[in-house]
Amino acid sequence: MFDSYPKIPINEEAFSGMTFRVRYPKILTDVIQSELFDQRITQELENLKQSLNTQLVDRLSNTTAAYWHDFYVEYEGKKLIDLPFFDAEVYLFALINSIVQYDTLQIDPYSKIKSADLSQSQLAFDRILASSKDWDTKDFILNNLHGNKSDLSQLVHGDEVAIEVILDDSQTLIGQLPRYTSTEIILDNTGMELFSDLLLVDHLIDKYDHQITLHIKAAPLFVSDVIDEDITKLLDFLSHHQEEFVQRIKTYIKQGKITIVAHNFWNSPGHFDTIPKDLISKESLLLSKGDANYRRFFGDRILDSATNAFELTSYLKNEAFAIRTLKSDIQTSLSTELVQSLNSRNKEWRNIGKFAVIQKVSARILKIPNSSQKES
Ligand SMILES: O=P(O)(O)OC[C@@]1(O)O[C@H](CO)[C@@H](O)[C@@H]1O
Repeated sequence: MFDSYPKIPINEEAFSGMTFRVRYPKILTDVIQSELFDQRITQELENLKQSLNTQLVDRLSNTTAAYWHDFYVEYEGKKLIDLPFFDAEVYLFALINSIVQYDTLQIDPYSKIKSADLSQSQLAFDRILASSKDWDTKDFILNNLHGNKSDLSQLVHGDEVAIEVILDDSQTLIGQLPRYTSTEIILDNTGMELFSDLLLVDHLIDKYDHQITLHIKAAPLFVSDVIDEDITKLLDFLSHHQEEFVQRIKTYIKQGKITIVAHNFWNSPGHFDTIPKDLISKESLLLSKGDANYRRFFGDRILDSATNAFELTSYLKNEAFAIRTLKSDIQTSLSTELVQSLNSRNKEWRNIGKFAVIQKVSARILKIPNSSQKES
């Protein structure tokens, strides 16, 4: 397990420090400029932006008790920036939701940012859907990985970055697909990434007849993480040009071939080791999208990038793969030679969104009763 490693702190000199100094004030400015809220809420957002360095952790009424209990025991009354990085980030987004009264007003503070991004992606959606007619499974997975560049909390837009895959277990993943009847995907961002998820889902149903579960956030998080209304908005947006595809996805949802599950756990500081028991079926292949979900496999700890992921994820019940562009300080299972070479190319390689992995993150393999295949 990862418990013996220290949690990644907010460090002035590191990506975490830059995030609280630069990225979060910018995100708050963007929300304020969206003009979605009345003067009082806008002023509170402005106050938060000015006081990120002194903000204290208070109990918020919109944080689900069960998943936040340990967090408050440890951090209530402390300064936000003295918390471990992941805890501080998730709390900050919960605090923003509390300020904008998300639970009652149901206005996504990032909705305008998301809509603007959607409008810019129309041509790319058309081009990708047209070329996907000739794709095999590997192409769908690679396109899915590319979709993860499009994270609206970053300073640089994904379109401006060419990614390089540094760990590629896609053949293992493809080899396992026929053994399963269901895949569960922990979704990440809306827009281009969600589009790439739906393309992959369509393929998994068409070629492997999988039952699909899509796990999404119950409330806005990390700016562009998928919430329920994003799926409807994307399908509505696509329906003008991509009617056939949209109809197919809607039919799968109606028939229960695709199930969408929004859960408060994903809005909490919980990691995969504390996931609610019945949220993911043990029989499913698990696909985890994106950077923040990757951090959750390893408790967002300080790790040597050559540490074997399997040693840290023995608690997982599922065979799991992460499809992720690197946007924060954590990475596992690389060779020491590769780590050295990446260090010599760019000291910031872990968080610039240029490098990417399709990584098997748990040693488990599906147990098929009465099967002659060897199990681990
Ligand atoms: O999960 P995603 O969308 O790929 O990335 C999430 C992210 O933008 O938000 C976090 C905030 O600092 C970082 O883990 C990462 O950079």
